[in-house]
Amino acid sequence: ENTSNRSNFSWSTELEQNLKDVFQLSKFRPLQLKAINLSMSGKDLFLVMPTGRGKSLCYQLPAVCSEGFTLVVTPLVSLMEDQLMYLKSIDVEAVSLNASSSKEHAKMVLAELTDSKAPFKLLYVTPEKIAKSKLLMSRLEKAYNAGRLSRIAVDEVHCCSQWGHDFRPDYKLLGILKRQFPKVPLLGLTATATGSVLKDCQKILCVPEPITLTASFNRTNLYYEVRLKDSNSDDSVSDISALIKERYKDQSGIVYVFSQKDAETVSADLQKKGVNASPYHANMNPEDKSQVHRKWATNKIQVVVATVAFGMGIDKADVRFVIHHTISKSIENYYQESGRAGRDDKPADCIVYFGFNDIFRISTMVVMENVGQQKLLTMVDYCQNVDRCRRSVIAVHFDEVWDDEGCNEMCDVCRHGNDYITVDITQHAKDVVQIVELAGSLDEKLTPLKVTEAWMGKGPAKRRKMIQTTTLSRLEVEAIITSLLLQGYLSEDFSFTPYTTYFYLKLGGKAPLLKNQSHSITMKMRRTGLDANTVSTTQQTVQESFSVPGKDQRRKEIW
Ligand SMILES: Nc1ncnc2c1ncn2[C@H]1C[C@H](O)[C@@H](COP(=O)(O)OP(=O)(O)OP(=O)(O)O)O1
Ligand SMILES: [Mg+2]
Ligand SMILES: [Zn+2]
Repeated sequence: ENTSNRSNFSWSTELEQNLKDVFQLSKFRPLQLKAINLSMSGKDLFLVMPTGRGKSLCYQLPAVCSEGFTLVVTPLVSLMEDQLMYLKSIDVEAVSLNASSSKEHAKMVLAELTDSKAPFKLLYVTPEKIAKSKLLMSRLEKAYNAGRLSRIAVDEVHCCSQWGHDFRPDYKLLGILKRQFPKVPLLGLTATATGSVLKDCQKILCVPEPITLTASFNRTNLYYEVRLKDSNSDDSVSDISALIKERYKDQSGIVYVFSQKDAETVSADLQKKGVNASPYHANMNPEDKSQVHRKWATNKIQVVVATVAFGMGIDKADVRFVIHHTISKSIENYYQESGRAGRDDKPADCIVYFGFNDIFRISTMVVMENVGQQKLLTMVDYCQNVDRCRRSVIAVHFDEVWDDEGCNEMCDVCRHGNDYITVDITQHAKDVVQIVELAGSLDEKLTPLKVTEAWMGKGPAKRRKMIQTTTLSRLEVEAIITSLLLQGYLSEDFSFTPYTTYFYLKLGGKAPLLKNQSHSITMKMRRTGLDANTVSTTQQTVQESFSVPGKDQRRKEIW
């Protein structure tokens, strides 16, 4: 494996030549040569490389340098079309089979599979073709027996695993490839797979002992920043429009939003403020979608305000900013979405607006997903974090070893140094837990908003007397509640109706520890915009003694 960077293999000269002549690239990017050499020598390989770093070349170039053809499994027809168009432009012959292929086209392609004189080097298929087309499998079998199936590439390989962020059921059936064609090397490619996801993919694909190559996730040209969204007066859209008009004047970018409705409204708001923006979401008709994409790609639209539907296959080199109007549902998603910035290796910004209420909007959305909550909390932790380099949070998430030198002040945490304080929130935690406990004893469930407002002393005087209220600012209150959630003193609770999911806070597994006198909790808070003394000292202590009314009497009235 260590020698796989060599350039004296029997295929090395041809590789070099085709890299320059066919692909018109001057040199390999990190890990490309190694991956290609391993695959050329017949090894099964998982290649984990950040988005936009050039994974496709790792099967396209070997395809051109090998006899027969390479089978490429790709999840989306649009991705397939982009690749076919690109390959056509550099005169590499490729064909495809997907749900929208015509009968004649499919027939022609299937016939060519076993034709030793057929010129194509790559066959692109969607996974359901492998899963459902017996005819395709039997033709592939023939091609295999004739030695024409040179390699199998499974793009976006994380789609195999339910633990990944983009599970697709048809990928589950791809194990058939390695079982039917054991001698053909398989190359799985992904931008975002953790070790456990890859293990799962390995099992599903029936690859006995793949070599895994992981490129660094550190995109050194990207600047990472988190901005707080104030629940009282959310002016994030004004802030975003100011950024776009000043800092990113005439530069291309993406604003990611939570929902289709947000895409429409945020886009309209930006337009009103004079920004050349267009919405993009899954519910638009295909022509409108591709028109927005095209206009943006050719700089006729400056900003696409999009849901995550604007994703795979976006390959614009000069995206200078990716702004998240709402946090992503996991670090993997965030890394992938923000990673569409700066593909040309020039500086670009990745800014996320972090709002308390958004946590719960997303929470209700991911509640049915495997480990959805857990993943969401990793994103919340990324945002709430004030003392660790943002890159290190990402790197740790991808199981990458990290040294802090690698940031070079290209994140807000590193740039602002030690602009945070550590505060003791033990008493705050007790107060919040008491509120949640009290509600529980009354058979009530509290939404995060209710907890916030109760603690801030909004609401009936009756209730205020039963709990310890606070004079902390709303942002501080939200930060503390978030921290209690992250630290496990609070946890999520849901209730379902046929129409909606409701989100509540309940006591977390660690809440009982607060009964222990010596137990203390701290959290780190930004100093900016925050009086260092307020958090640790101001605490309104309610001293009036009051008699607790009978349970039935209290019900409903106080929340
Ligand atoms: N060695 C190279 N030198 C210069 N540019 C390269 C090189 N290899 C690839 N590229 C360019 C081609 C593409 O425009 C761009 C992205 O490549 P691509 O293979 O689509 O990325 P990817 O598959 O890793 O990203 P994604 O995860 O988003 O699919 O990089
Ligand atoms: Mg790709
Ligand atoms: Zn940093």
